[in-house]
Amino acid sequence: MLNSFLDLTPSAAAFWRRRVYQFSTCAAAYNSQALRDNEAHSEDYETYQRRRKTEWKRRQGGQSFLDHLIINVRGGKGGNGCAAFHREKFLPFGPPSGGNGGRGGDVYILPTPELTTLTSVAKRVRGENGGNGQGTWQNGKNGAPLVIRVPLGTIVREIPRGDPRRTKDEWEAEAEALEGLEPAEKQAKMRDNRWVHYPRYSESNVERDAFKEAEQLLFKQERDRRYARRKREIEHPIYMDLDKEVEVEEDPNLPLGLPRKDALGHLVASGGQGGLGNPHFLSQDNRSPKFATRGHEGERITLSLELKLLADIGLVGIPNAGKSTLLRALTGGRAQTEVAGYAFTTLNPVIGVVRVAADGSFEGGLSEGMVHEETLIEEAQKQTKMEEGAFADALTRNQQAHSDAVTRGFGAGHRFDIIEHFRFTIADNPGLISKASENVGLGHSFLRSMERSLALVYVVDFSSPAPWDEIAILRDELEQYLPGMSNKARMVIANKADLLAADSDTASIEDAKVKLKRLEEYVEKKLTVEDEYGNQRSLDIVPISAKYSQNLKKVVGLMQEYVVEAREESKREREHQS
Ligand SMILES: Nc1nc2c(ncn2[C@@H]2O[C@H](COP(=O)(O)OP(=O)(O)OP(=O)(O)O)[C@@H](O)[C@H]2O)c(=O)[nH]1
Ligand SMILES: [Mg+2]
Repeated sequence: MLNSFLDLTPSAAAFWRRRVYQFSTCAAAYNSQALRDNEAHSEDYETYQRRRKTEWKRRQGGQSFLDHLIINVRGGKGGNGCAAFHREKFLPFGPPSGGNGGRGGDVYILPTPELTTLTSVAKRVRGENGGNGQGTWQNGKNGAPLVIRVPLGTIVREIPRGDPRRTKDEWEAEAEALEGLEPAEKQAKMRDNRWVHYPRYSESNVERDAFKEAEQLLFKQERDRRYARRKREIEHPIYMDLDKEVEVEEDPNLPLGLPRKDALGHLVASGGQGGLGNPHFLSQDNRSPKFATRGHEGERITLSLELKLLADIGLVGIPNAGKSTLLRALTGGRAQTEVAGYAFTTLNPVIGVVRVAADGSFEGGLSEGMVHEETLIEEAQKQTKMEEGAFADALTRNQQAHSDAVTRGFGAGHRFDIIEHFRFTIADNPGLISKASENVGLGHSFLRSMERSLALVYVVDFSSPAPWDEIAILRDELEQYLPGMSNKARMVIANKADLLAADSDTASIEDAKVKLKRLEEYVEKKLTVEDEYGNQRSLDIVPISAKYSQNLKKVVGLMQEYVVEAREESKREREHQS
């Protein structure tokens, strides 16, 4: 029956096909348990989803990982003043009673540690408008302040005049709207934008001296405001490096029951002032003013937001080299980055923290014999463990800390906190392939987040036939992105060393040694880089196995050296400048 219906109209058929598809995908999501039981089906479904996700990401050109954004901010418009007269029994000519308009809402920017990307920041932000004034002296409501929440570490800059990305301010917008009109028409429109008249008095008002004077004054004030604004833009353009949280100081002596004050952050665009009601224009010469002013437009500015994603060390490698596995091994599995055996598993940079003790041991290396498997396998293992009830009598975090205190002598607290001596951050990145600069693969826009890293580390798959070719590709792509960027590289990590000489006979061990030698020779010959002072520097080579956490202590030691060196360098530079 459905088929005959589908044959009727092609668009209806498409609709139904879509519905049926949607239904089946929903059902698939709901029945994930059933799918897991049906191994083959689940495989297909997962692969299908991953493929869709990677393709979508590719079309985005790496843009969905937001670290740079331009936003238009507009303070709220002030409410209009009101032209009204008081009415009361036995009082035939009541006094003017129009209320003032409310102020437009201000717009603030607030750094918060709860966010990590700029994805949630709207591109156009409008403050709330003020309410209009009303009769019997009722003033309009003020617009509520609006807070733009950005992650800590965001740099906010005002885009200056002349930049094509800047949007027009309120005066320029008005001028544009009135372009091409006759002068008289223009004047009438501008008046309309600024004045409210008592009904049927709009024409006679403009003839009156009192109105003309008031209008002159209004234009003068507006010119002053405009001048002050331009001056501010030139002398103090907005530039904020938001890497500290804004704290609200509360008076401890405040009466109980007052609502808690939330931090507003930094003011970026103030709302427009409310218009004045007609009582404001009452004077000896003008006993019954029949006009009021409209609210001012809010400030309009264009801001560029840039997120400083600063990882000390960036991992660079082709897909499947094991970058994500390495990050998990270094952080003891705390960095939740996905690991799987297909290209482009990682779609966005992920940052992890490596914590090192004074003796060079690091948090990830504490539990020996840990195997970092692919995410899917690990999840399945965890699931079976849970179903078997293995976690039923697992220690709680406090009990764990206590038992650590007894067995290792760490003392109470988090397991590693007491002995932590040094920490640095490390970024796992999407895979880089040849022609990434032509937007092949995931492109290379994610390299932006590594421009300011202190050091880069190449990760290559040592079990592949020619790991040296991988390094050449990576270096070329880095240079394509930013000439000179490959000079930041300090180390080559030859991962998956466990796959070589796996059968541990002498011949295969010999082969592995020869291969390592060849890699070393290649790096020595081709990859010597030049540092800022023109010194030639060769890269360190470390064979490791990220999956089985082999030889990672050496990696961490070397990384720590690079970071210490670079931090001291930048400290010296800062002192030199000041
Ligand atoms: N035998 C072995 N396999 C490893 C090792 N490191 C990673 N793998 C495997 O290599 C595959 C890819 O690992 P990932 O960590 O996802 O690789 P990646 O470089 O992050 O890949 P993309 O995110 O796609 O760029 C997975 O199947 C891992 O289990 C290792 O040291 N030894
Ligand atoms: Mg990865």
